[in-house]
Amino acid sequence: MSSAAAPEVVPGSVAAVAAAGLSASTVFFALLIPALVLYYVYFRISRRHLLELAEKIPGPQGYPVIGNALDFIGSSDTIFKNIYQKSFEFDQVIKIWIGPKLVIFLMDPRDVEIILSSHVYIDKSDEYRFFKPWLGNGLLISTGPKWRAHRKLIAPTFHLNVLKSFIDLFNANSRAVVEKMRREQGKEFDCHDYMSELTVEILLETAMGVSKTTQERSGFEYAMAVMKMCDILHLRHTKVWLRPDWLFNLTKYGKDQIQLLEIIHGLTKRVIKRKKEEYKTGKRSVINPAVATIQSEMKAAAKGKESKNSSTTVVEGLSFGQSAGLKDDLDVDDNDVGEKKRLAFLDLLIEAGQNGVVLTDEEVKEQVDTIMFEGHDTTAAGSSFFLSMMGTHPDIQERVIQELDEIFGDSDRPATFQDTLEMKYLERCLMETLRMYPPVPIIARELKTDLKLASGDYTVPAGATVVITTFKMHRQPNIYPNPDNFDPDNFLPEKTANRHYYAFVPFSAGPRSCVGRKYAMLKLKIVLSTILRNFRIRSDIKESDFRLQADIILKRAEGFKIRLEPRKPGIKA
Ligand code: HEM
Repeated sequence: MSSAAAPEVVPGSVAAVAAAGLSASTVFFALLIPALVLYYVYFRISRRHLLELAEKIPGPQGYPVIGNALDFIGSSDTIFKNIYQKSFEFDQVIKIWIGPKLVIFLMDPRDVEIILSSHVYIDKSDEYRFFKPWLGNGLLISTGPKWRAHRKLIAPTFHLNVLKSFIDLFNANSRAVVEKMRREQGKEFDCHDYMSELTVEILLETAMGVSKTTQERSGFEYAMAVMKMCDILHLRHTKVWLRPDWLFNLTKYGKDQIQLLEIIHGLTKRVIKRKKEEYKTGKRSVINPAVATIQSEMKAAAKGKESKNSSTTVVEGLSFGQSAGLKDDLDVDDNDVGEKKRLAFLDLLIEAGQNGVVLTDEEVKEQVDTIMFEGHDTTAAGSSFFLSMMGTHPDIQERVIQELDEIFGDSDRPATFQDTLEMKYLERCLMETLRMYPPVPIIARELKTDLKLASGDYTVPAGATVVITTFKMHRQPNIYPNPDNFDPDNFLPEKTANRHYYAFVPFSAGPRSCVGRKYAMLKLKIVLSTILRNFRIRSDIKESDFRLQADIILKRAEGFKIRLEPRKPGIKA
């Protein structure tokens, strides 16, 4: 009987290593290290184009593998301060690496124009995916044909004629918040809490068309949940280890997120359910533009002034938050008096969602969540920064108050659309606030094709994330002399006429501009003028001591601390 011959052991093979009596872990590492080296070589070769172009772009020195990730360690306000300070070591284009991710910061209006005016560079960066469990594939995140179709559907629901029909609700809610804030008189308090709750309530009553009595829980709980969600999302943006979903889900933050989303989605679901019930009973908020305009004019006449025919008023871009000369899909046919009947946001969505033909139930929910988030935190921050500016610049505040006294005299009457057009100085203060403290301090896009910049001989490679640094661009001394000085005259017509259109983009611009731009401006003017008709704002903290943090939305880390002094006795709501 012949015995089988023992297999030949090839020198250097795994079998040889095993035969030599080495442990399984030694074998594993003996294989892992060459595999990693091979993967690294492949990774570099496959990204040669990206690496070569990135090499030519200036930026701070990073470490191997992690790049500049260490710059994102520390508290939110420390990170913001450090990164902003570092940016002064470079010029208009700055590169950083967050691990393998190439990020290019842009702050020259010519480069910003290329991105924002384009119909090609519309894809949001990968970081926006952290919003998905919350906002699904709503307008902020979606791209391609879905985004285009939904934008076309939703933009008209923020048409000026729809907004005019909200003026009474803007007024009533502004008066209510003034009454609530009276209890804070004389003491220092955080006005953001009030502005946050107010914006949620206004959104529910206007865009969603849900009356206060149908809201089971207060907007405050929702607003607080949104704030905490933003903290979590910000952590995921800046802490590399929280990026993978599987790891994040195991952490305390992952568990907190589940609870917060229950509160947030709970409210949106209730709102949609209520609206659907109303729809079944035939109740819809159809806005007849002629009626909205007539109402506005009647109010102007009632105050004894001749109406300047607001139906045909050409409202310059600046009154609605963007440089005159820029146009987007919100600027179409503002004067369509007597033509189309328009639906407010949620009415239109419910109609489009009938039988899931145009929108599925899930899509309706995603859009409601998106508008509730985008429409609330941004305006709460904008109004809180405005009040902070009034408190830290008493002389400027006096000029705003003087303008309001000229418009309203001693009357407690609500503001009309025409009044808001006359608040020219307040408007300039608001623009200056949005310049220095843009609530959305950066806008990020993912590049699918190479991008040749206009500001210098640089090409940003496909695969990179470009970040438009609105905050930094708004403080460029070559655009705004003395940029850290709060100066509403930066928005005098002669000053804006000489500036690049894209040098002021608090609401972004172009095809993916903010769909709520006009809504926000109109609402802010009514809320802020109502507050200043009742109080003088004081601040014990100097502007130079503000600690800024950018957890998605720009905020003051110490809270928006102000004090109120009454201007007149309580008004009747
Ligand atoms: C002061 C207030 C506001 C500021 C500063 C602001 C700013 C912005 C900015 C910069 C963007 C672009 C974001 C990006 O591309 O990543 C944006 C998008 C958007 N905003 Fe606003 N926003 C404000 C208020 C509102 C309001 C009140 C609403 C709705 C009622 C709203 C709804 C949206 C939506 C839906 C988008 C996504 C548009 C799209 O991608 O097509 N925003 N906003």
